[in-house]
Amino acid sequence: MTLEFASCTFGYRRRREPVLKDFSYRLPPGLTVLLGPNGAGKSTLLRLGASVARPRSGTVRLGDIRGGTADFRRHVAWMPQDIAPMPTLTAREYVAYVGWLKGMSRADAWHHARRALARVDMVKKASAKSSELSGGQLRRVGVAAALVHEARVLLLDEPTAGMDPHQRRVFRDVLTGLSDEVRVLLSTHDVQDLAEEADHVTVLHGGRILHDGRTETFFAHTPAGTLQGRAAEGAYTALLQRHDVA
Ligand SMILES: Nc1ncnc2c1ncn2[C@@H]1O[C@H](COP(=O)(O)OP(=O)(O)OP(=O)(O)O)[C@@H](O)[C@H]1O
Repeated sequence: MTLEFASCTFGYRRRREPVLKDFSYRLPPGLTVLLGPNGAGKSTLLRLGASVARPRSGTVRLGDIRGGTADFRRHVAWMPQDIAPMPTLTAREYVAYVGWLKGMSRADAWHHARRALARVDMVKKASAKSSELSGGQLRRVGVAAALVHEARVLLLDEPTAGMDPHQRRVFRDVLTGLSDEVRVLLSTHDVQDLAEEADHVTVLHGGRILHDGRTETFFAHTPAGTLQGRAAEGAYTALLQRHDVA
């Protein structure tokens, strides 16, 4: 059962050119990294995928479950770019609160919150106030909140933005562990950092898919002579240049 967009058209204002036009996409298993220049439509795609925004035409579904329904929202979790702390709540309370909002009982939400924090390696910080966490820790709590209700699909909007290299490393490990159980679609500008960890790479530009395939096929675009450690950036730039974008 996967997240599927079928012929979706979406724009922010009715009379403006749509950001996504007749857009179809199927999220593959594992970790998919979503790349694309500023304004490509990555956040818009994730918002549609999470049913935070609804397409003007076309459908978003998770198997038989229609987008926009409570059932859909229970199974698809989304973490926006600008995750905000809830100052009075601890990390565990924050995660449990989200579980409760998603329809869990208080007892279940509290119990599952601990498990979700363990999955992102944040049990030690469970009692820390969410406003006292670093940006990277807060994002891991955000992922725990996304996982608390046992979602099948996780949509993460630039989760590593602003993280230091150590936090990024920890976060990458968390993600690769998770993607055996849930399908993850993650947008990022950290091409070099994340592409190597991915099972799949999708590149978006102007609301269109420029590349969509397994990570090996993405790396096949790396130009000969690219510096070691720069393969992903090389492949990404080559793809954009081929489509006259770079
Ligand atoms: N709330 C909004 N109202 C009007 N236009 C918007 C809104 N949000 C995004 N857009 C426009 O939609 C297009 C796609 O934006 P989107 O945020 O999806 O791109 P992105 O690929 O996530 O970009 P970035 O990498 O900069 O985050 C852009 O042209 C943007 O200006």
